[in-house]
Amino acid sequence: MTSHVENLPGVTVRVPAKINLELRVGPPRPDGYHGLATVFHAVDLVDHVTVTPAERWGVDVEGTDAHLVPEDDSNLALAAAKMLAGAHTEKAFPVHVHVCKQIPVAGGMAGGSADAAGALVACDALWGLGLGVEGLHEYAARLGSDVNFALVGGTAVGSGRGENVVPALTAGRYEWVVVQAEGGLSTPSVFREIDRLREGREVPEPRPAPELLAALRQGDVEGLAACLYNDLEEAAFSLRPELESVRDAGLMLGAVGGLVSGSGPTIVFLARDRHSACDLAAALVNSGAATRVHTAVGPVPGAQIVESTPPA
Ligand SMILES: C[C@](O)(CO)[C@H](O)COP(=O)(O)OP(=O)(O)OC[C@H]1O[C@@H](n2ccc(N)nc2=O)[C@H](O)[C@@H]1O
Ligand SMILES: Nc1ncnc2c1ncn2[C@@H]1O[C@H](COP(=O)(O)OP(=O)(O)OP(=O)(O)O)[C@@H](O)[C@H]1O
Repeated sequence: MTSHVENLPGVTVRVPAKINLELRVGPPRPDGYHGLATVFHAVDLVDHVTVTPAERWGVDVEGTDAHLVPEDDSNLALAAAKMLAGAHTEKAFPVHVHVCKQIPVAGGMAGGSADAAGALVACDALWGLGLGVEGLHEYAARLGSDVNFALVGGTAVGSGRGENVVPALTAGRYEWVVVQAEGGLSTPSVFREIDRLREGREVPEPRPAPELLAALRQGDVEGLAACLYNDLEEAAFSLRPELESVRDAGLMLGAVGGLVSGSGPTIVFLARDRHSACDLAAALVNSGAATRVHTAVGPVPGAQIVESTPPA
């Protein structure tokens, strides 16, 4: 490495988890994916991704469930950095990627996708590529179906296999309680299970419900609660039957709405306000229905640079 590069400061990006407020899944496509109509919503459960100039490519992960995340080329943050470098060989140089994880791993909250988006934004800045979010979308789509949304954040309508995202107008902030399950669920296995459960059923092309977007525009918590919907919930409950009683417990304990997040097994509850969210989180733990519980607020922005780390 040249001394010029060695002296560059590292770049840290904060990137949020997502909830699918609505997730409608179409029939399987010839490419193995499913067409989706979804409303993504970014919440303030976040990972931090730092990229630093290095002699060799590498990645390490810290956080509660760090041991569940690979520290090799299969790490989505490192894969994202290498993909971007491959397309910009004249400016890119090796980096070490450090991921500080708060987002549940394999929880249906797009943690790996968030880290990939974080690495794209951080490397774009470190290497001076000047691509910005618009220029990074093509790389995001190649990395995974949820990566594009992690770049934009907020609340957005997703289509295609999830990679086409259009921001949605919303009013107000929404208070969530996030219940983390023990162990994860693999996203492909949940899609396979929904196909199995639907055998013999007519599956329409997915379309978003206008009522949900209207509730978001009006800041109508109860209206939003009534529209929360996830086609993959049935599959997640089929693979992990104990999840249904967690969802039912939260609704009994005062949540205005609740559903499985994406492919699960995380369950999210919508609360009336901040106080109700804290009360619900405590009640879920006290009742024994849940052990790992977070409160979260949305919408929040997508991947954002938060600091430049001076070289050691
Ligand atoms: C469940 C969601 O989180 C909802 O936002 C996403 O659809 C999943 O997004 P993701 O984890 O980024 O998924 P990808 O890495 O793109 O795909 C993993 C696997 O999930 C299945 N998959 C994913 C997205 C999609 N629209 N249809 C699918 O069938 C495919 O088997 C695919 O091979
Ligand atoms: N940076 C990363 N963070 C988390 N998991 C990663 C990462 N890189 C690779 N993985 C692998 O990806 C798998 C899925 O992890 P992830 O946390 O993204 O799941 P998820 O939240 O269910 O994804 P989605 O909601 O997008 O379907 C993990 O089991 C892990 O082995």
